[in-house]
Amino acid sequence: MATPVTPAPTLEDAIQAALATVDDPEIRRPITDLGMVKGFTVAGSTVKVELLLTVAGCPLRDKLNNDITAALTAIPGITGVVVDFGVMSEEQRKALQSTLRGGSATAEPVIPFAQPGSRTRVYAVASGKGGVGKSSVTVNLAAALAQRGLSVGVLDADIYGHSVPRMLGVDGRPTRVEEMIMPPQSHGVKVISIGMFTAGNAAVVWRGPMLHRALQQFLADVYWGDLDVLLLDLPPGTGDVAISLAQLLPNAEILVVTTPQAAAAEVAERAGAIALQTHQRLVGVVENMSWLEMPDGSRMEVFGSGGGQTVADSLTRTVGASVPLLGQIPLDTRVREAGDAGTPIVLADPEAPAAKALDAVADRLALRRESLVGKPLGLMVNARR
Ligand SMILES: Nc1ncnc2c1ncn2[C@@H]1O[C@H](COP(=O)(O)OP(=O)(O)OP(=O)(O)O)[C@@H](O)[C@H]1O
Repeated sequence: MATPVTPAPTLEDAIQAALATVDDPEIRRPITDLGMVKGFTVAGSTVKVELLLTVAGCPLRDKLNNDITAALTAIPGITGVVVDFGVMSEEQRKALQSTLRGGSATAEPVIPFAQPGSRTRVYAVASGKGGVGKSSVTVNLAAALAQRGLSVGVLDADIYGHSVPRMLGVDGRPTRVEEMIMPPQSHGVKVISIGMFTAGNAAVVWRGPMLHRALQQFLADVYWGDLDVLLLDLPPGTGDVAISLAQLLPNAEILVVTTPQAAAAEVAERAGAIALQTHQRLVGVVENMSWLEMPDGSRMEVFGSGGGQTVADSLTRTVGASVPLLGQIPLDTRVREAGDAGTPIVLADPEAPAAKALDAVADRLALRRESLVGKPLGLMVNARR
């Protein structure tokens, strides 16, 4: 029987393979899978690529041009690349949307994290009152988890102060492909904020059913991709948003942020009551602004002490399951400065004690995830030995 001969790869194959290594910067999937490469021609040592952008005036045009040029000039014999940009037709955009939604043209947007078998861990970061550092904790945990190689998204649902984009250095607006919203990304974290869709401070608008609908859209219409972790920055208190989220994402776990102050007990009660009512798990408590380290190394407990532990103990009693104190974050002006500059302290100044404390909380969350999701795999590997 004759042995089948594998034809030698042609230059066209090499070009196709090189184009497949280029990801769309927003969607983060190969341009060849997304129907963006209309075609290419080769003349001598120059390749001309016809590329279809999802929207006209795509801000990432230059990045695509550079990435395509770099990928193609790595092929021996190719020295010149011309990218000819066009724009997808409505039909092509619809086809792309259906590809992103899993291949069904008629698929209605669903919340991927609420589907059975979803591997995304959802943490809703809550606090009883404003200004305790809920957003700062959220962005630092997000950046620290992304740094550990996890795929991370943050949904800023704080209708009163959407500070997450600023703290993560995101200033772009999300682009749309038909009804899908592409989240901007910074420090490896995908970010969507309710503030990206309102002019000025429109907290009043985001109430009741409208808020519920908006959250549903952010969860279903945003192309999050395969996330390992989704962090939600909730508004302070236990209002409409917490209830809505519990309905939309029943598997979300609540992470409580508090300061060491005595009023913390009240926070615990409220968060506990919500968790009981919605049957959501409480993943733990983070105490922020725990102390200020003095030049002589002593600790000044600006807001008192013990609040985090009190909240954790009280929640443990309320829900009848262990709710640990996951960490204590000291007061440090660098936390604020790093947030104001758009690079969370865990990245900007990883050796600072506050950064180390935040990193340790991220480690506990990351480990927890592996221990839950990774276990069956470990058992299989052992069984084979
Ligand atoms: N450990 C810390 N050390 C120093 N400053 C901090 C610390 N944590 C937070 N801050 C600062 O305190 C202020 C309030 O923090 P942040 O915005 O994170 O709180 P929040 O609970 O999300 O508030 P709100 O719910 O009102 O938006 C910010 O200026 C932030 O930079």
